[in-house]
Amino acid sequence: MTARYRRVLLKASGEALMGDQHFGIDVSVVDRIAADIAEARAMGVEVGVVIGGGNIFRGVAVASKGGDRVTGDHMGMLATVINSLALRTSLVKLGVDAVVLSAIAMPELCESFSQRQATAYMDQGKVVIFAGGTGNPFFTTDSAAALRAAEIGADALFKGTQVDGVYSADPKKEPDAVRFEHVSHAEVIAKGLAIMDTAAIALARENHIPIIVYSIHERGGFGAILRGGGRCTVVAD
Ligand SMILES: Nc1ncnc2c1ncn2[C@@H]1O[C@H](COP(=O)(O)OP(=O)(O)OP(=O)(O)O)[C@@H](O)[C@H]1O
Ligand SMILES: O=c1ccn([C@@H]2O[C@H](COP(=O)(O)O)[C@@H](O)[C@H]2O)c(=O)[nH]1
Repeated sequence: MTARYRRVLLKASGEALMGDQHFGIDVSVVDRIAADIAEARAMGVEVGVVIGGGNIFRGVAVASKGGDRVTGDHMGMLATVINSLALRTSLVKLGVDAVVLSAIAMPELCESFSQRQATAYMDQGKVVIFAGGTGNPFFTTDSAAALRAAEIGADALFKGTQVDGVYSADPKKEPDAVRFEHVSHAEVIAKGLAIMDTAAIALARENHIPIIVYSIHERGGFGAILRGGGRCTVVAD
């Protein structure tokens, strides 16, 4: 079956990697996300991945306790490298060719990011995992995902998160919030729908990249959407 998209960027929730724990990585969750990516590869879809770091560290947590924000953000970016290495391990276990490219040079652990190398690897069918966020403090992995999606010429940015779409308000706080099937980038920004940070939405909008928000907890959810079904919200103008 032909997939709806040829090349996609998946932003996978860092927090989701905790599973039922309060911190860190549940390998069974990483294995399941890897299986979903393997399914997409089997369909012929080229996949780039950005993983968050919220299961380990966020810079804002340091700043809220009076600590140094920039150092906190450096720690958060390192957390995304840890998660990226875990995902690569799970993909390789499944026989999927995968490589980690980091925005922060750490040659003993993985290759450094360059747009040219990333697109070359994707053309070869490798899953490219973009670690280290944008490499800059005061950003998030959502912004990194929108940036990498633009750089690799992705047809869509998938946000695999804790909820199954964009709602009229945070569904974890407002049980009566209504889910959208479709909403424009402009509406998400104008209504302050906090599914992603504004910088990420704006970057995707400028580059005409649709954002597909779905639950990363739904086994096979990624593949179902790629086949044209599934449960999600499409953010597109
Ligand atoms: N209007 C909204 N519609 C849907 N979710 C919303 C909305 N407003 C806030 N949220 C919340 O945003 C969360 C997603 O935020 P966030 O990107 O920080 O988490 P994540 O995907 O787990 O990423 P990470 O852990 O990698 O930072 C959802 O779990 C949801 O509770
Ligand atoms: O470009 C970036 C990306 C991330 N950070 C820091 O990492 C953590 C974890 O990322 P999440 O998107 O929150 O999962 C983030 O809170 C920042 O502290 C960054 O500085 N720059």
